[in-house]
Amino acid sequence: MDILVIEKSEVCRFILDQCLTSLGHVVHDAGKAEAALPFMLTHPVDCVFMDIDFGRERAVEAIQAIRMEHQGEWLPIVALSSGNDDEAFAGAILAGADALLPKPLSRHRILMQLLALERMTLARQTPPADQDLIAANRALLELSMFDEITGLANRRYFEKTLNREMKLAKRERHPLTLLVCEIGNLSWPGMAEEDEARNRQLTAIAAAIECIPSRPTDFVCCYSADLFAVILPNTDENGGRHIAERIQASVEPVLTDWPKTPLTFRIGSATDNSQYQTIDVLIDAALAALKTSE
Ligand SMILES: Nc1nc2c(ncn2[C@@H]2O[C@H](COP(=O)(O)OP(=O)(O)OP(=O)(O)O)[C@@H](O)[C@H]2O)c(=O)[nH]1
Repeated sequence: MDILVIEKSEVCRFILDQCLTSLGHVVHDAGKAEAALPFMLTHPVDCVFMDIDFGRERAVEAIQAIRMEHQGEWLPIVALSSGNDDEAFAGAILAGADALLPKPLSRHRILMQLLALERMTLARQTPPADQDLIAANRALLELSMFDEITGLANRRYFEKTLNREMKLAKRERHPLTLLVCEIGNLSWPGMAEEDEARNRQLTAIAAAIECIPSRPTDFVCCYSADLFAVILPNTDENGGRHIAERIQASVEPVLTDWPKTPLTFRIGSATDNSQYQTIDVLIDAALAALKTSE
């Protein structure tokens, strides 16, 4: 899809740009809200993401003007706002938006919101016979990026993200911290991979980890069956330790309800101050720290 993004914050624009282009969409930037409609007259787009916090009245006017001009057409508009309560949601929908993405923006939510919009857009455009194929392709794409059990990004998506963040950190001369979190005693011989209790436990631990890092560029993923990884861009060793301690405290209460040997949870950390050349050496350093952690 061709997607128009109107967003003042550079960080939010950067995240949107990454997420949208990673799914093969083309992102356009018209600058200000009032420039959206004139831009769309010369560059037709399939979807609009609009920041409604900055210059709220102008943003609402711009959405209304787009709705007037494209009356009766299918043109999804996603509002972006730091408000995430009922009032903010109602404000966005009444202004003419179809959905609200709260800030700080979560990559996961952006991708999921986009998949939903895309599904609706395709359903309106495509003859039924092709829709099965498209749905199958989308399902494959979702499977290729997210872990089926926890819904977190999977290892493939993690490696791509870490690669990009490491390059960015080197260019910007920022530290980057990687945490690897290991759950011990989660499986035992003969236990089925798809065991329901195990999956519930994993999902609860994933949620307890995910709720801690709160910067929009932080990234939590499922690295393997019993390992999670957390990428913390622009975070030094002390900051990484601070987050690791908070994750440990958040996960501890979730570990208690387990029928066999008590679960353990350990975190290893490595900080790249441009001394690591590839993601593999950084990951190895974090795994080595995990081995020596208590
Ligand atoms: N990547 C990342 N680092 C964090 C986060 N929260 C805290 N930190 C790190 O931990 C350090 C100390 O945390 P705090 O005492 O909570 O400081 P803070 O300045 O309120 O943290 P921020 O608001 O995230 O900058 C910060 O300087 C950061 O390096 C977070 O959500 N993500």
